[in-house]
Amino acid sequence: MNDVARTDQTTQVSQAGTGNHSASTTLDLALVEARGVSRTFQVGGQQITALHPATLQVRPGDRIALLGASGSGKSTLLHLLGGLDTPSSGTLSWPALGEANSLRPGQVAFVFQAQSLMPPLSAQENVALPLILAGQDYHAAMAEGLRWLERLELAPLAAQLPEELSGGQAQRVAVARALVTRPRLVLADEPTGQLDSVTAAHLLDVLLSALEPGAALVMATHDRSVAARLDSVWQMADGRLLSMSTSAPKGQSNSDQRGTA
Ligand SMILES: Nc1ncnc2c1ncn2[C@@H]1O[C@H](COP(=O)(O)OP(=O)(O)OP(=O)(O)O)[C@@H](O)[C@H]1O
Repeated sequence: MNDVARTDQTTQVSQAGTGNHSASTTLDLALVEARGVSRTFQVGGQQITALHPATLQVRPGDRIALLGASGSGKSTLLHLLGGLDTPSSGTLSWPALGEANSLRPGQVAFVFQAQSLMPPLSAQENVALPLILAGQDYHAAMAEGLRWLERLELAPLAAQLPEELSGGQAQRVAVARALVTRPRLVLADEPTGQLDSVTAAHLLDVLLSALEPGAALVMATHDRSVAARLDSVWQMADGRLLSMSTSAPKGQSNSDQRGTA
């Protein structure tokens, strides 16, 4: 793992990307770029720094694990990268996707830790929902929802309500719902956090195999064995992005450590 030089309060991490993309194509534009981005919260007159200034890029094809203990700032960073929150300082941009306020619905998707499905809706309706909200015809959206459930080996559960699913099944439905719009940036916040190790490994298999090759995944986890399944590991502690390691995409033999301040 490369240590990344730090200047004052600023942690800089440059991610060169691990996907197969040519520097001369628009595919090479970063999906999200953070420059000196920080986040502080005021709690009862006290200022909490959830994220110290960080500089980074996420590129098409990246498979990045944000690895850190509880409270290290992983969720804060994911929310910023997805445009769910605004930084206290620094700038965020989405060069390949458009500006924050015009991100096309469906280009950025989240998978949360647990219990994120809509309770009154069936598994199929939950998966179809992002398409329906984006204005797609109901029947076409439901058909696409069923295709994703089939792809994730969940078709027999299409009519089940979330409360009738196991934790692992519910998380696979959440993955299908995140991927149904074919997002280019998938942000997953401890998606395996409440699953046993076998179910967690299966969920990760499903997520990695269902991602479009050019899509990027940034996944928060406190579990080193989960992080090791991804191509890059960015280590976080106490609100700081400390270091990164990048290897060749899994399944390839070349190893390439990248990291510059
Ligand atoms: N909305 C908020 N208001 C106040 N403090 C917050 C808020 N969100 C996060 N924090 C604080 O910022 C720090 C980082 O929190 P964050 O949730 O990003 O960590 P995390 O690594 O994702 O932790 P976990 O794995 O437990 O979810 C923590 O000290 C947390 O209490």
